[in-house]
Amino acid sequence: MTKLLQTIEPILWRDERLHLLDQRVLPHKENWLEFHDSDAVAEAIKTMVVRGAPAIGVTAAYGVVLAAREAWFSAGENWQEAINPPLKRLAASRPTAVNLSWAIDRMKTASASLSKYESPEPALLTFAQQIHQEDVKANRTMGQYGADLLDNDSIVLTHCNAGALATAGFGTALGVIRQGFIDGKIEHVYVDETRPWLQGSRLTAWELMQEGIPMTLQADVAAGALMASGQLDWVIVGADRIASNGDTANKIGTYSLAVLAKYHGVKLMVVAPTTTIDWSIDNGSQIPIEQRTGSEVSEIDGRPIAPSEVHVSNPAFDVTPAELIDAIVTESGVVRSPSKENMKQLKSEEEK
Ligand SMILES: CSC[C@H]1O[C@H](OP(=O)(O)O)[C@H](O)[C@@H]1O
Repeated sequence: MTKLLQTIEPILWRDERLHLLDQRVLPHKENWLEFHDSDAVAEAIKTMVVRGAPAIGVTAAYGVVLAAREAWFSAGENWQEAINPPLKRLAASRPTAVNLSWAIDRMKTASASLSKYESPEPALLTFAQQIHQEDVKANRTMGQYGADLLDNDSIVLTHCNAGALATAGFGTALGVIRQGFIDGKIEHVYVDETRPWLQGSRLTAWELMQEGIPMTLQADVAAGALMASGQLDWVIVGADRIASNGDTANKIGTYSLAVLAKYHGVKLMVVAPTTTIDWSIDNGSQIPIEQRTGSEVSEIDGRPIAPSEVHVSNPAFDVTPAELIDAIVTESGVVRSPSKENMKQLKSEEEK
């Protein structure tokens, strides 16, 4: 009997305000935070209360709704000018995930079509809820497309958290793993802890254990030996920004996994909605890589583990060249051996 998998929804709009599940304190605390203003939402994205490219985009869309409420209250019929500074602050909250700017741009376009003589909030809330629902729908579609690529009894590795917590629900890479499990194709999942922020040990392990999906947590540095053992079939990951040639930015450590996978004959699947594709850039060298505070590396739970004053490098993402990727799975279809040419099949009419 296939177990009906429940899924977590980390973003809720209720009682005219935004509610976010605080991912900084999972898995040992399930704490929801309420947001009444757009600057607090920008800070929540920056401090990773909410994280994951699609989740950041959906959250920003609701941040625009709150910014519109503030602009109408403070500027009345001049709300379309007054809304711009808070939107800039929202857009600046994190640089790599293109879903953030995509969602804000889509909400700005919607704003431009609204009357300046009435509150934009109701109409913009409808647009934000549409973006929210579209994300979950896309994840379920991708989940099936990706699961269809798996053989029976697949053993897979995932890095970071590309689950329900990184989206509006169901997940991207974990959506494929969830659907693969429903379809009886997943024998076992290995989960990288994903230092330094530990999305794997704190978030992915929590999601998979909640749903009884068989998994083993490991240190990031164990991935090479696991691949050398010959038992791994796929590495399945999410993405934060994909260039038009298929080069993919994802959590730091993904590039290392890609090189190891190529050497050991393990296939690499990137799972991301088309809102993660940045058609404006030719290749991965143009993707901005977020540099986060050194204390995320030199401390654990605020306790120093390295010598004080140590110099730290803490890039949050790296770029995997398209030639190391076997398949990019989106809600618009699957691109095998991605390249500039075959990525074009994913372009929508307006992007052509
Ligand atoms: C489904 S996108 C998830 C993506 O986002 C993560 O980064 P962060 O936790 O810093 O927002 C990581 O790159 C995941 O693959």
